[in-house]
Amino acid sequence: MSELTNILNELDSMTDPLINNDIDKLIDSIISAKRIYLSGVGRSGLMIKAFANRLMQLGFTISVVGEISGPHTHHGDLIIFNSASGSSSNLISQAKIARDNKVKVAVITTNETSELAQQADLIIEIKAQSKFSQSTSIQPMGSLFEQSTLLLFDSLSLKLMKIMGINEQDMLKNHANLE
Ligand SMILES: O=C([C@H](O)CO)[C@H](O)[C@H](O)COP(=O)(O)O
Repeated sequence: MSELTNILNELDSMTDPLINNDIDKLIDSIISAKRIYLSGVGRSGLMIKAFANRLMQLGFTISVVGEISGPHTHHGDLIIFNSASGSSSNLISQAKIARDNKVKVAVITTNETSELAQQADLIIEIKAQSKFSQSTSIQPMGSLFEQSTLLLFDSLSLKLMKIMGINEQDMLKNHANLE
């Protein structure tokens, strides 16, 4: 079998993260948030940036943490972290600051007991390895987590489209025209 087939088989055998009690809470939190902050570093950060793009096209007010245009957080905001290990130090600091400012904290991670997860109001667990945990995947480090979270974000986007009655044409109107 090819490497791609092996990866697709590995993804196929993943536990569906949408079958998780906190998914409905995450969707409600997204819909009711005044502003949604998205945060992650490295490849995990790239995946959550892809979600930021879709949330913007769905009409939400979003900020990617670290971008120069990012404003101060407020009560009523939501921050979503994407971190396989839950131990990236910048993210832990951001989560503590967010909590102090009464921002709701959502964490997507493989490690529900990590320091980052301990700051969370809601946790979405992805049953995969991080770069620091024992290797259980055919792929290196956090690849399986990163792929799974991109699929999770696209699934959430589909769910939000249905719930909010938004179609692809509506989203296309919000698509960047200065690319
Ligand atoms: O870039 C990464 C690495 O190549 C793992 O596959 C990670 O996404 C980055 O190091 C962030 O780590 P986590 O916060 O544990 O996701």
